[in-house]
Order: sequence, then C-alpha cells, then structure tokens
Amino acid sequence: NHHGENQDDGTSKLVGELIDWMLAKGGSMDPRVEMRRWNPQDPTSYFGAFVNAPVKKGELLLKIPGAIKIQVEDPSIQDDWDYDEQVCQLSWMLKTEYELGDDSDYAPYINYLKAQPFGQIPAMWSNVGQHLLFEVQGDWSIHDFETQGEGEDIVMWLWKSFEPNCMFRNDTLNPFYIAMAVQRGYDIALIPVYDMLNHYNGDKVNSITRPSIYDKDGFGVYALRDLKAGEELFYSYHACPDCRDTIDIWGTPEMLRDFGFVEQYPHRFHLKKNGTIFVDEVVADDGSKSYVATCRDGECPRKEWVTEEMEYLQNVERKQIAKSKSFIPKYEYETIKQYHKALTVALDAVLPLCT
Ligand SMILES: C[S@@+](CC[C@H](N)C(=O)[O-])C[C@H]1O[C@@H](n2cnc3c(N)ncnc32)[C@H](O)[C@@H]1O
Repeated sequence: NHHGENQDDGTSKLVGELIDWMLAKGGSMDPRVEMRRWNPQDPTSYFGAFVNAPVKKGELLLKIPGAIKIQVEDPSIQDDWDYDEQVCQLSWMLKTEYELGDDSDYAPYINYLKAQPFGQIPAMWSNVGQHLLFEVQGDWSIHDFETQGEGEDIVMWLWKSFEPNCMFRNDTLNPFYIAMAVQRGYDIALIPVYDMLNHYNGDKVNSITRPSIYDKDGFGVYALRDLKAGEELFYSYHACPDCRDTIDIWGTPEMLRDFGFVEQYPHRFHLKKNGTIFVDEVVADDGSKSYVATCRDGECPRKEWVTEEMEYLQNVERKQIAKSKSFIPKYEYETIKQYHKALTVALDAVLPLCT
C-alpha cells in the first residue's frame, strides 16, 4: 500500500506519517503513487516515488500544499540569486524546527530527516574519503554560484563558503543543516514529500510541476507522459522548470558535490578551459554498452590535455584507489570508484574527437 506500513523497517513508518501529515495539511496523493524503497526487500536501498498502475500523460499525481514547505520568505533574496545566503537562511530555519522536535509544525518531516544516513555529500564524508575524492577530482572544475565561475573544490566548499559567513550568527550552526538544505533543498525551500523524488537526466524524466514549486499555495506534480506500472517518478535536479538556468554550468561533478551520488547517464562535464563534454550511454540489443561523447559548439578539449588526464587517472587508480578499500567507508569508496569511472569513460569517449 502507498504508506508502506507493510515494510518492517522504521523509516518506512516515518514516510507513512509524513504522507499522512501532508494529506492532513490539504495535499493529495493519487492512490497509484507509492513512496517506498527502490527494493522493498533491501533496507539499504534508497526511497523514491513509484506508480503501481498505468498513468496517463497530464494526470495529477501529487498535490503538495504550501503549508508544509519550509521556505525563505524574502523574495528579494530570490531575485538576486544570492545562493549562499539563501541556503544559509534555509539552514537556520531547519535548525529551528529540528530543535523544536515534536513541537515543530514540521515534526513528521524532521523525524524523516533524522533517519537520514549521516555524511551523504562529500563535504560530510570521512577525511580519508574526502582526500581520495579530491585527488580523483584533479583538474576538473566545479561551478561556484557565488562567483559564477570556477569554484572551490568538490569537498571543502561547504567549509570555505559557509564557515566564515553563515555558521556563526546569533548561535552556532551545525554544518549538518547546511548539508541537508543543499542535498534536499530547492535553493530557497525545503519541500517535504516532493523531495522524495529522485534525479534522472534526459528522457527518463517523467514528471512535471505546476504552477511553480515556489508558489505559496503549493503545486501539483503531473505525469509528463504516459507511465507504466512500476515506473519510478523522476525529475532532473539540474534541469527542473523552476530552477535557475543551470544546464550550461552544472554537471555530473556538481551533482556529486551537492547530492552525493554519481548520476546515471547522460553525463556532463564543464571544464575549466576546455569547453563542455556531454557523454551518453548507448545500450546495444545484446545488452553491451558503449559511450558517445559530444562537445559543446563542437569545441573539444585539446588531445594533449585528454591524454595527460587519462594518465593521471590511471595513476590515481593504481597508487591510491586500489589501496584504499580497506579504510574508506564503503559508500564513499564505491562513489569514488563510480566517479573515477565516469571521468575515465568521458575521456575515452572524447579522445577520438580531439585534435
Ligand atoms: C531530494 S532527495 C531524494 C529522496 C531520497 N532518495 C530519500 O531517500 O529520501 C536527494 C537524495 O536522493 C539520492 N538520489 C537522488 N537521485 C538519485 C539517483 N539517481 N541515484 C542515486 N541516488 C539518488 C541522493 O542521496 C540525494 O542526495
């Protein structure tokens, strides 16, 4: 059933309470929608939203009431797109609700967040995991919204940007709140229940929101096309209709920084001086996979840079990754391996296009 009480782990119960709370606040959820673990038998698999019966294009699947959102009020902040300040304010709001605990108006949401595993994004990883990811990242740039240019590194950005300007105001802010506001937030808002939807890029995106996720009165989540029974609902975290235009500046590395996972294909890498590489996976009839790269405006990186990077990544693999398995937390290790693979695949695929 859609509340997931039939699963015997505690988080599923919290998800049921979260949905009941959303319904009590004026929301709705189509009976064909289920919020559950990707594999209900595997209590380590992630939560997402699924449909358990066919849905027609345009049908309303979820109505998220405005009253359940935690949203920064001052619209001028939104207009100026002062990203760090928005996230900072949102983090402080989250802290307030967290500390109210069961007295918070958002208690069912707070209880769900409390069940989240600690350390999902690299900024919150172990020191050894952070160090290794930093090495793997090497020379691949990361976008910084504040400077609208090359950013800090994939690991230390949270400390570099938020420690001086946000963590100490009237009180002290635990970086955990900033991490939550980044990995589950929408710049100026935390949106319970809607934030159960996972990310996909490209043609797997199958849901659309209207009028806007920032609308004070809430919004609806609709099927973008006909859906089959069992499909997971997805939207793109970097091409969502109400987000800033991030598609040209934000890619696979920024996704890892902000959400703590290596996205599925297609991938996108915005390089410092070497343009943008798009990489897609092509699955043949026999199930074998190959990768195709394209470069923005046909401008591919220099061959010399590509071969140097390939060599660098091979060295990192041999000298560091291979030797780290025993002392890096499993999730971090596996994510680093995936990321290393993503960079390697991108270089292999783009090389034939480079001069
Ligand atoms: C807004 S939440 C989505 C709901 C989340 N899966 C949950 O269990 O509550 C964002 C987080 O979901 C996970 N996530 C989202 N899309 C994913 C994907 N395509 N693959 C793996 N993890 C994903 C990441 O941990 C990310 O930080």
